[in-house]
Amino acid sequence: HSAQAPLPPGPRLLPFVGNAFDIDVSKPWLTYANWKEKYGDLVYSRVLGQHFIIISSMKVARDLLDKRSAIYSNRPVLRAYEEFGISSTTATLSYGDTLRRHRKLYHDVLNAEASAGYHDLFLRKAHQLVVNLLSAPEGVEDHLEMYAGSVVIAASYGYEASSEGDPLIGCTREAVEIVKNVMAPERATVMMAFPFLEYLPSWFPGVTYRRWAPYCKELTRRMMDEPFEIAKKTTTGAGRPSSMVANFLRENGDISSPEEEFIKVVAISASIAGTETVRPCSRYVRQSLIILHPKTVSALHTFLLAMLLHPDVQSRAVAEINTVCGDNIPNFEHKPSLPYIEAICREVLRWQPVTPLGLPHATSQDDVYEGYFIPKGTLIMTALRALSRDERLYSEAHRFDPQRHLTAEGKLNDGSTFAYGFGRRICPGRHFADLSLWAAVVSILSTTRITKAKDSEGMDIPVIPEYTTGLAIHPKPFAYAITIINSRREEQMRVVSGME
Ligand code: HEM
Repeated sequence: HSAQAPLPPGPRLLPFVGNAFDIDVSKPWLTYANWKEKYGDLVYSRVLGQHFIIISSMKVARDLLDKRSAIYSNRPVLRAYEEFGISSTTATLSYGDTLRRHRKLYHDVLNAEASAGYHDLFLRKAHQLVVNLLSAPEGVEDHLEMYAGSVVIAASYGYEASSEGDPLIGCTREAVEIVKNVMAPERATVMMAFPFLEYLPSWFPGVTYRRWAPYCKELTRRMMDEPFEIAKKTTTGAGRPSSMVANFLRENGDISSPEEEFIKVVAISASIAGTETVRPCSRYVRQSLIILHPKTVSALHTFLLAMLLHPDVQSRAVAEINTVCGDNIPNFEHKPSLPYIEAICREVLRWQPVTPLGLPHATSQDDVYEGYFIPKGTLIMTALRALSRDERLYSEAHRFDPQRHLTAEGKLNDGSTFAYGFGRRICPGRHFADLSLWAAVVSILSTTRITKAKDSEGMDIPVIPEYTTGLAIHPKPFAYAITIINSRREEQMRVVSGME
């Protein structure tokens, strides 16, 4: 029957190239927003013979990605994944047994209950984060990355990373020096982040990124082997912490090399998907590894930006914390009594979706939806950015307003989120990410105030939110100031985090 059904509406296709020249390569979500206006919530586009569908509403996303997940859970197979040595990481795997095994391992250490086992770790690292921000505010990205990186490394490998001497950190530091000389990062990011570029001919700007592929492949190898070897040593014996690697080794005993390879890939997938692991790595390696991105880091950076722009939100949050916690440092037992803090976390993820177009899905068979034909092998982009600005879901959607997640009684509403994607590919780190976000947010708010920085004349330096581009985006650096608002808590944090 599919032969009779038309393709979904979309922009006019040129012969051969299709819509290759219609797309704003640096910010494709702007092009897609435009198409949504003209053609609706389900748009068809084509680039060099590859079918694309862009989903721009929660309803269509749920109908297809959730309800028909048996068809919509594949990933595109891109030759760049292979060239860069990342075709077997979780986020790039096709749907099938291997992916299911990966996701099972994630589930064991990152599900809601297991994530709760990291409460102490989250808080300890969050307190370190506060201390670091206060002592070197200009190093904000490093501090956020250290925070997000160390909690994920602990969950995957069971050891605590330190900024000195960690193998992930070491190998990526070294890489930076070489890599930054051979490639233009902006282009490479764009190239790798937006799969449609894959289909463009080699004369198209940006293709130079390929030169760098073999080195990247070698680097991924090292990133897989080195932390694993540490984990193997530190996870034997009694009292070893639960981690993805430890659980796997415990269950499988002496493992053969294919098995070892398997767990290495899963563990590194978590580290690179969950954080940017470490800064140097982030800058350059992530630009070629499509999945390497600072999702938690980006969310926390957006949080700081939102606080700077909304002193009223900060004041209300502090008042809530003081009422519930007195002079104590907030901990997870306080969480149910701090709905406004959680509303802030939700609003951060809604206001500036970390992945404006999610990660691309692909169909594994032909389908028909609302009378439209969706061919097998179609690449599905979910315009999370469009969902975040959808007035049908959020009134005054461009405004940062945590209140929208609360009921009239001040309780959290059951609003669903799109930030973690959909269906069988939904982010397996979402519980873990939510909790790590919460710990950092509550620790920062309870102890410090984020304000605009002053210029030499004592005037506020204005801040206009600006974001990078790519698969996952983050705020461009902005001037800010951070001051202590509760020195009792600040002192306790120094003690607790061992940074006295
Ligand atoms: C604020 C933080 C985070 C955000 C906003 C986020 C968001 C996302 C999104 C949108 C996807 C794509 C889902 C889809 O295809 O429909 C994804 C996939 C993924 N995320 Fe996250 N994530 C975050 C943190 C994490 C963390 C902490 C981890 C690991 C510890 C993680 C591991 C992964 C993995 C492995 C995938 C690929 C799953 C698959 O392809 O089946 N993420 N994430």
